[in-house]
Formats: sequence, C-alpha cells, structure tokens
Amino acid sequence: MTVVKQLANWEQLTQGAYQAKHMGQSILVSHTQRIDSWDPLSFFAKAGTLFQGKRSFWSDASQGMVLVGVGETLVFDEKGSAKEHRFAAVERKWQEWVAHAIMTEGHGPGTGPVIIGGFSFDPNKKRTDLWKGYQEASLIVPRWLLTINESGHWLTVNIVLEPDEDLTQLKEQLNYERQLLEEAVERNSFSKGTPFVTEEVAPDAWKQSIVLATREIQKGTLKKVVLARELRLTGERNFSPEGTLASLHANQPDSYLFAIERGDGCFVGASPERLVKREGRKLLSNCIAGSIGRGVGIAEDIALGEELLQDQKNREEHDFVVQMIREAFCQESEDVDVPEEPILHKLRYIQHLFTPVTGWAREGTSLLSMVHRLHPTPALGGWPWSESLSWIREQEVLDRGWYAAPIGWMDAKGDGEFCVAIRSGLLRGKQASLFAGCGVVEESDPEKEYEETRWKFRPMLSALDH
Ligand SMILES: C=C(O[C@H]1C=CC=C(C(=O)O)[C@@H]1O)C(=O)O
Repeated sequence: MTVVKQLANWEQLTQGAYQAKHMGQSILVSHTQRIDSWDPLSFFAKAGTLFQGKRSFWSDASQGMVLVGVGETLVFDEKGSAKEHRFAAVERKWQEWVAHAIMTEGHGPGTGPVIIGGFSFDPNKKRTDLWKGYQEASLIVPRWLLTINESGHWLTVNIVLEPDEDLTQLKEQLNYERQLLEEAVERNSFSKGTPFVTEEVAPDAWKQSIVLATREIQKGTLKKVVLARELRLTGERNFSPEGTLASLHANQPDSYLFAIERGDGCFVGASPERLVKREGRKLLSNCIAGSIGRGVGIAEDIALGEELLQDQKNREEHDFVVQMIREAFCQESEDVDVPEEPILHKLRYIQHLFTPVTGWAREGTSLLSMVHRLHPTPALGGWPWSESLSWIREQEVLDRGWYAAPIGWMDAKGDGEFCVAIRSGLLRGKQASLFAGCGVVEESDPEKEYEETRWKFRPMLSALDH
C-alpha cells in the first residue's frame, strides 16, 4: 500500500497510472477530500440518476458513522463453490488490492478504499429468484463514497487504473460526475410512498412450525431455534428505496440503517443489532435477544420492561446468545468483558434484552474472521449451532436471502462494522418482501411468537406507508 500526502485534485491518478504501467497490473487509486455537510439521504436519492441499481447506504445506531457508496469500482461476489469460504475469499481479494493501492490518509475510519455490502444468511439453503443479484457474499468498492465520521464529511473517489489508462478522458469524466453529485445534495423531499396490499405467507404453517420446534427442543436435539416468516406486499406504484430509507431515518433513530441496491432490488432496513465492530484492536459485539412490546404510558412501559428482565423464557433465549458470543470472543480476543446481567434496549415498537461484549483482538483476528465466527449467533440461528441451522434450512418455508445476515463495511486498515440485517425488507418494483423472526425455546407459545413478529414488522411497514 502506498500512502501519499493530501494532493491537489486527481494528482495521485498520475502516480497511479505510472505505477500501473510500471508494474503491468491494475492499481486501485483512492482520493479523499473534505467536503461541506452533504446530506447523506439526498446524496443517496439523487445519485440514483447516475448510478441507479448501484447504491449502498449504511449508518450505525448512533449516526456517528454514515457511509453512502454509489457506483461500482470493484465487486467481490462469492457464489457457487466459493461459498464455504466466502469470508476468507473476500478478505483475500481485498488485501490483494489494498497491498498495491495508492490512497490519501488521515481522514479517519470509513474513508479511502472501503468495501460495503453483505452476506447471505445460509449459503447452503437453496436459492430462489427472490434474491437475484444478492450473492453468498457481495461486497463493493464504490466509485464515490460519502463518509460522515467523527472528524467530518468526506468524499472519496475510488478508481482502478489499467496500465494503458487514458487519464485525460478519465479526469474529465470524474469532474463531470463530481459536479453532478455536488449539485444533487441540496436537501430535497423524498418521493411519496405507495398504497399497498399485504399478504401473510402461510401464517398457520408458521405457527405449526413453532409447535414442531418446541417438540424437537423437548426431545433434546435442539435447545433454541429462530424461525422467521415473510409478508408480501404489492404496491400500486413502485416502492421507493430512498423514501423508505428517509422514513426509517426519521422514525428509528437508535437503529443501524442500511440499503443495498443490486440492480432493480433494494434490501433496506433498520436493525438494532450489532454483530461486530472493529476499531484498531478493539472488538465490540451486542447480544440482543428476548423481546416484549412497549407500554402505552410510562408506567406500563416500565412494568413491561421489568417483566421482560424477570421472564425465564426470555432470559433463556438471551443467555444462549451471550454464551455463544462470549465463547467466540474468548477464542479470538483478550480481556473479554461481558456484564453479568442484561439491561433493556428500548426501540419505538419493541424492547429487548441487551448485553454488550468487548475484547481486544489477538494477532491474526480480523473483522471478517470475527464475522465468520459469529454468524449466525443464536439470536438469528439457534443452538446448537449446526443442528439449528439444518432445522431452519429444512423446515422454514422461506428464502431468507440476506435477511438476518451480516451487512456492513471495512476499510483498508481493517476497521469497520457489521450489523445483523433484521427489521428489513427486499423492495423490487411494485413487490416487497418483509421478514421477521422469533427465538423459539421449549416454553414458546405460537400465538405469542406470532404477535412478536407483528411488532417486528412494524418499522418497515410504517416506513413503506410514509
Ligand atoms: C430475528 C429477529 O429478532 C431477533 C433479534 C432480537 C430479538 C429476538 C427475539 O426476541 O426473538 C430475535 O432473536 C427479527 O427481528 O427478525
């Protein structure tokens, strides 16, 4: 990796072109500049005219880190035979590019060359057409990346230079795109939602699957399994990714927001759940499992929270997640810290049990090796790990695709973060599929679990209804 000092616009393209020619190979060049306070939602919306089908949005639950990628400079898709090694395969390809990349530095995490995207829930589940374009791994180095981090607003351009690159033409093209993008970011209003009809996919069969799962748990083959179901929506007009995202942004302030476009599909959601974050050597994860509704007034809300904290069934569901994440952290890191007792994490329509986990990465532990080790936690899969996954694969009448899977980003230093893509839906023209699941343990009651999925659908349903 060659790090150059901040240079005047496009200067390192010349250096990149020289290096590409000299080495006889393609070189990734990444240039970052400070910009004014561009509005990320407007940027995402307006970049659609230049880069339709190639946009991604990701922000953390504190909105302290926002990334909007548009265009595709590099695409790391893993499918077919590579699926078992998808995390390592992406990491290897990324490191190969980074090793010879030319970039400016010193603008903080999430700037410069960054991969952004996600993974499927289960590479061994038979795929359907629903998720076309979303591979077992699809990570993108965007052509343009807007980053908001603690030190400001940044615009990065990422270019792959070939040994025989025509720089004059490229610079003209970049200037043109830069100008269009800059003009685009005046705050604008987002397109209105569309009226839609909702179809529940096999609700009775889903409740029956909860009964079957509890029987399996009684037999002792499983201890916990997360079962999900789907709502299918048909709009009068096309669903709007940018309008949905803007509405989630306004109404789900304590959630990770994401929107990953692949062609005519956009996977969008507002998830409360961090899978793993890496900041230097520091690793952070959250255990979120066990749920109850919100009260109508403060007194009822506090009483419900108390009930959740004391409830044996929910505590059990939560503990499987804590045990598994603690174990994974102990294998991969030092000074692991896990509080004894969970606390409450309150969202607009639901409250959860919450336990944060931290540690310090050992030599050789990377963000993606942690994603590999942790996914899926028993908050999304179950316990024991492999038996619960097989059960989901065989029993669930659903193609989860990227639902409940890791979505996030990583920069050239290996810092980054992945959340778990729940409270989410896939939009494609006039069709949308929303997903929600529940942790099932021995005492689970199908009607109550069904009710819980209704709360979990609400963020997406109300965002689409904006
Ligand atoms: C699987 C989902 O939620 C998980 C995360 C938090 C709480 C959960 C629960 O209480 O069952 C689930 O494990 C979902 O929202 O689709």
